[in-house]
Amino acid sequence: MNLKQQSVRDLPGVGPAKEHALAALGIHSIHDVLHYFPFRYEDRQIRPLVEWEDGSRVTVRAVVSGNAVVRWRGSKSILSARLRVDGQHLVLCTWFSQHYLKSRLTDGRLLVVTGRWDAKAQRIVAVETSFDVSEPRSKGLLPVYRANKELGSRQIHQLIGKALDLHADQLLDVLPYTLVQKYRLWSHRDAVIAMHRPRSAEDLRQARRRLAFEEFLLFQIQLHWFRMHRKDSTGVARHVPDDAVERFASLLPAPLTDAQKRACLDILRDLQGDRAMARLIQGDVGSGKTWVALFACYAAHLAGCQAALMAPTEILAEQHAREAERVLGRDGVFVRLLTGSVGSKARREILEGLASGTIDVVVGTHALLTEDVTFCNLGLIATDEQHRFGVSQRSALRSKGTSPDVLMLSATPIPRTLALAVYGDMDVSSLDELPKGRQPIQTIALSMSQEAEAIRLIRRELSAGRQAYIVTPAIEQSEAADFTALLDVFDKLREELAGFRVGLLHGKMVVDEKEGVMRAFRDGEIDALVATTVIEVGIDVKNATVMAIYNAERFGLAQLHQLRGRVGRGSYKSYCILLSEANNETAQARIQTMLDTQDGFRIAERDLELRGPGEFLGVRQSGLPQFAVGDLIQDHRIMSVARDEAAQLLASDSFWYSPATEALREAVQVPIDETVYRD
Ligand SMILES: Nc1ncnc2c1ncn2[C@@H]1O[C@H](COP(=O)(O)OP(=O)(O)OP(=O)(O)O)[C@@H](O)[C@H]1O
Repeated sequence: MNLKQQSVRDLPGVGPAKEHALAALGIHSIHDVLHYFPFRYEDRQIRPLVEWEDGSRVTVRAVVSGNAVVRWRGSKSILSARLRVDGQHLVLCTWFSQHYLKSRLTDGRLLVVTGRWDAKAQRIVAVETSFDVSEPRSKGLLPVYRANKELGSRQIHQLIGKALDLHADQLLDVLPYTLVQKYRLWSHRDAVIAMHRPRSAEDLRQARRRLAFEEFLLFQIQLHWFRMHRKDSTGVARHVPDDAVERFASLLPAPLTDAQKRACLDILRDLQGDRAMARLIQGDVGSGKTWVALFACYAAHLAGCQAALMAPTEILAEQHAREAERVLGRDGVFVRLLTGSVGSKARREILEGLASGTIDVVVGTHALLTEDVTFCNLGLIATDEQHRFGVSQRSALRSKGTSPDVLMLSATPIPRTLALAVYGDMDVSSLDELPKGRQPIQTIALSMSQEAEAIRLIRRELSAGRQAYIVTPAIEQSEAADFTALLDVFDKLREELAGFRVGLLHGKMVVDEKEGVMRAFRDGEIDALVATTVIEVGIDVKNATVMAIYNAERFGLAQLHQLRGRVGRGSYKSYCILLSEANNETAQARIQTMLDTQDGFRIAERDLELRGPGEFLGVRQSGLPQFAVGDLIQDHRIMSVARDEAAQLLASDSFWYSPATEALREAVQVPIDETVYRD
């Protein structure tokens, strides 16, 4: 049995409860366990104070100086003590909700503390404390995993350790040996082990290089296959009337932007041509990709075909379905929504409608992929946020039609310098223009001491009937302080915004709970939403006019831009408030970029400039399409190489039958069908 078929239950110590908790993280098989990579590493090297960077995580060996003091804020305690570091400097150390440590923090006591260094306050906010003086001087690199309430990062690490001990040798290599040799790559097995148990930064670099290459190669083979499929397949010339764009425009409440018009015309030509369409629409936040996708569905409908629009989450599917009904419904197009929450009776009806052809356009989530969904005449598939769907899922949907045309929507602009490496010569339409009538979002940078000003602005907007998002950094398992920070902000805003409905949203809530809160906000039942970055990419609430971001210095540029794009989506004037202790140059440069421009393409370029190769040990900051290991910006050279190799592989006959590429073919799930392999 291969590792993908082996359930997590086969690991020692995994019962139904753990199985459930793992499933919530998307881990089902032993293969998944082994490939659940840390999202960052903590550098637990003990360094002298002079090397500490403001805002970064440090590990120190120190001696307690004087007595520790506990203060209470409501039910929460704040414990502080002075520590002597490197035998000379005195710094302050704070522990949140750990008052029980007080009795151990006696004068002269030796301890090892890991925490966040605040240079201005000369203070460490402790995350982990150990009184074990035999502690090695260096703990090296500690992997940190995305965790949930039931399963912490450390437990995940232990479980992966067990899986590695028992199963690492079953990890197979999908890369042909020639490539491994040519690029001197590590084996898949060694790379996976090193990701979880890095012995050095160099180990990690090699592991990542290998895994990124593999990932990018699979992605590129799929893209190239996509193109070949389009070139070689007979494709159907659709009879879309020439005035389809005008007819579509007449259904809309506002004129199309020139960029939208161009994209629609590209699609029209693709559909009318006799090759199957494979087009990517990439657009800046709020540039109106949805209407372009709706045009594609409409054009398919005019040509007598059904169309499917697939979104990554239920809320986005609902949002698109509403818009589709509102716009296309005006011309009598019959739209239905199919998600996992649709009841069985309604579901049956929808399945019948799709099979018989009475439903023209279906909008949905993964639920569209299940086997019992069949179409009468599926001619077009549009997928939103392509990277959140696996390759095999996309082909599953494609197989439901005969040579269906395919449109992909990407929510994050790829810098021009990277687009070629990533998408090669795929057909791409870019939406680089915002709809008219939008007021520019006013971006305001404030220091934490000016928080009151931010709250005043939020209150003013809420009083005018608008809504606000308030975002704090994502909670990490080991960062009790982050969770405290989120709750502090929540408590504070509830107090300061008395009379308004303040909601809370974070990644540790279960999916249903999260969607419930998001819906309540969308429907105006919540005025101010305090949240971590789990706010949906793509959510469209026109009434929201304030995006306030706490600790903005801890967010990457692409992420800040995405978050800012959640406001200013209607005609109201909107604000983005960046609250920060901009403590190092890069953080300051990022915030300055946000003040300078609202152009996502420029921001992406700037991101590329600002991010040095050393960034890997920090939090992943890109909002670009995410791969498990590879990073589009940092690893763009690997992507270029992978693109060329993929093209060569697919061009050679032997790819399709050689035993050396069998594992690779299986991994990509490239179906060997005659339409592809003809010449
Ligand atoms: N040409 C237009 N004129 C006026 N409003 C438009 C136009 N095109 C789209 N809109 C509106 O702009 C808002 C944003 O559009 P949409 O949700 O498609 O953005 P998007 O490109 O998907 O951006 P994001 O990735 O940020 O979600 C929607 O409310 C939509 O109705």
